[in-house]
Parts: sequence; structure tokens; C-alpha cells
Amino acid sequence: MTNAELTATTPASISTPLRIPSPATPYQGDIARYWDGEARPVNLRLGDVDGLYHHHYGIGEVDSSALGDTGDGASEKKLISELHRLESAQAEFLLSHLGDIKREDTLLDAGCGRGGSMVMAHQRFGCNVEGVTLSAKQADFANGRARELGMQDHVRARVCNMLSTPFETGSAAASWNNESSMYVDLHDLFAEHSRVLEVGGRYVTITGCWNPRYGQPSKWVSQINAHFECNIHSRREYLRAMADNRLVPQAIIDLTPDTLPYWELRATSSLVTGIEEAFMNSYRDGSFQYLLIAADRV
Ligand SMILES: C[S@@+](CC[C@H](N)C(=O)[O-])C[C@H]1O[C@@H](n2cnc3c(N)ncnc32)[C@H](O)[C@@H]1O
Ligand SMILES: CC(C)=CCC/C(C)=C/COP(=O)(O)OP(=O)(O)O
Ligand SMILES: [Mg+2]
Repeated sequence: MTNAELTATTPASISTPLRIPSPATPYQGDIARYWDGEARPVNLRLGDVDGLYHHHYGIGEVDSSALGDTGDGASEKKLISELHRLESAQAEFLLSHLGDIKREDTLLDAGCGRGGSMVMAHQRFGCNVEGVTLSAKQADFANGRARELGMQDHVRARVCNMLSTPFETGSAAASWNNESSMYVDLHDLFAEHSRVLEVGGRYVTITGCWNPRYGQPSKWVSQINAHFECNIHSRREYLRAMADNRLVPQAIIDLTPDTLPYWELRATSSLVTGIEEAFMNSYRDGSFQYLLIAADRV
């Protein structure tokens, strides 16, 4: 039985696949293990603020009036809420580029993590949202949250490779990758989005990519790759792979200046993970960019 058959036969009411499909490659097995074992306070404590659990970064100005004085427990709590607000603002920004989504539409979240963006998409559009992740722990978590929110008939995560999904050709009105495209070959990824999207459908990604104007990936970019076991692509690769797969960019937005305040604030918190300097240095030296690309499936 293929991965697709395994997951496609899972009834909507059952959150965990009957049998977890084997990873397509040893690398995917590594990534599944990585996310199964992930429990960083910087993600769980931010998610606990309002029950939206994200594995992406934030954008927008820091509201210094919301932070209070530094140094005590109350201030730390405010700082965590502020970081979380910026991460949710990032997801809202992505969703605002999906176009005119109807209640009856289906969206695909490729690399859905713990499902924060899926919940937000359903709340915003009232539509169905299908998510895929390599991690059974993440899929269980996302489905558990959907159940707690009474959204289980509309929001569902599966353990599935985003390069080979069980979704029908042309079945999705829109699809996205929120900081999940650096784990896959972009030609394979965009071929699958292009297949699943209806003609006229919208694809959106928010991603970190290395800047061809810098020359090659900087040492900071290499450090980020090693930290997350990912493989950051260049901006040029994104545009080339989209062009090769009938995805025509409508908006390319450089979010680098908008994400720096998030990193500067995060670097002052007790929840630092050690990767903050690499992000700030690479954004500042121009070797790395935080981009949104919205493209139409033609
Ligand atoms: C950094 S997290 C982003 C999670 C989510 N998009 C968010 O914004 O919170 C990366 C996600 O990509 C998923 N991923 C990586 N490679 C994948 C693949 N080949 N198929 C499905 N999911 C994959 C991981 O399992 C993880 O959930
Ligand atoms: C922009 C780039 C290059 C992203 C790489 C993918 C990634 C690991 C995103 C954040 O996940 P997370 O929220 O689990 O990370 P952290 O624990 O650092 O908050
Ligand atoms: Mg995080």
C-alpha cells in the first residue's frame, strides 16, 4: 500500500492514521524524528498564550507599551505574549494573500506543524483545511486542538509527505508552505502544489532564503541549516521552480525588515535557543531574506 492509500483511507473522525506511513527517504525519517521530539519552551509557552501553536517566526513592530518593565515574572509573561502576537501576525499576513476563499473551499497546509495556521485559516474563512506533516506527534497535537475547538470536521492533519499527497488533482482553492519548504526539493514541491491546486488557485509561501546577490550561502545560513537539519534554498531557486510548475508570482514581499524586531525582542527573552544571532546577523549582512511569495496556478 502506498503512503497516499494509507492516509486517504483514514476516516475524518479518526485523528491518527491507522498505520504511520514509512518515510520516503532516510532524510525524511530524520525530520520526522526531529519534530516528534521537539518541545522547545519558545514554542510551547508561546502557544499556551491562546492555544495557537506555531513553528514559524514573527513580523511587525514590537508594541513596547505592552511589555512593561523588564526583570520580573510578569514582564517575561508579557514578552512571551508579544512574541506570540508577532508570530500570529505572520500567519495572518500569509492568510491574507490566499485570495477570496469560500466556506466550501479546501485549503492545503504543506508542513502544518502543530496546526496553528490551520486553525486560523478555518476561523478566518470557515473552510476546510487539510494539513500534512512528517511528524505523528505534530499531527496528533493538531488534531487534538481541532477537536478541542470543535473544528474536527473541517481541520485535519495527516502524517504524509508533502511531495506526494493523497489529495485529488485540482481539489484545493489555495495552498501554502509556512517555513516548511526548506526541507524539500522545490521542483518536486511545486509540481505537487501545481497538481493539487485548481487552475486559478493561489499558492503562498513565507520562507527564509539565501540571497543570490550575496554569492553563496553565508556561514550564518549554514548555521541555521545545521541547527534545524534543513536546506535553505536561494531566492532564485524559488522563482525558477515556480516558473517551471505553472506558478506565476503575483507578489514578492521582502519581510526582512519586518521580522528583525521579532528577533531583537526574542534575543532578550529567557526562551532563547541559541539561533537568534545567526538570524539577526544574516538578515543584517544581506545574505538571508525573509520572503513572502504569492503565486497563481495558471
Ligand atoms: C518549521 S515547521 C513549520 C510548521 C508550520 N508550517 C507552522 O508555520 O507552524 C516545518 C514543518 O514541515 C514539516 N515537513 C518537513 N518536510 C516535510 C515533508 N516532506 N512532508 C510533510 N511535512 C514536512 C515538518 O514535519 C514540520 O511540521
Ligand atoms: C526561516 C527558516 C530558515 C526556518 C526554518 C524552519 C523552522 C525550523 C522554523 C521555525 O520552527 P520553530 O518555531 O520550531 O523554531 P524555534 O524553536 O527556533 O522557534
Ligand atoms: Mg518557534
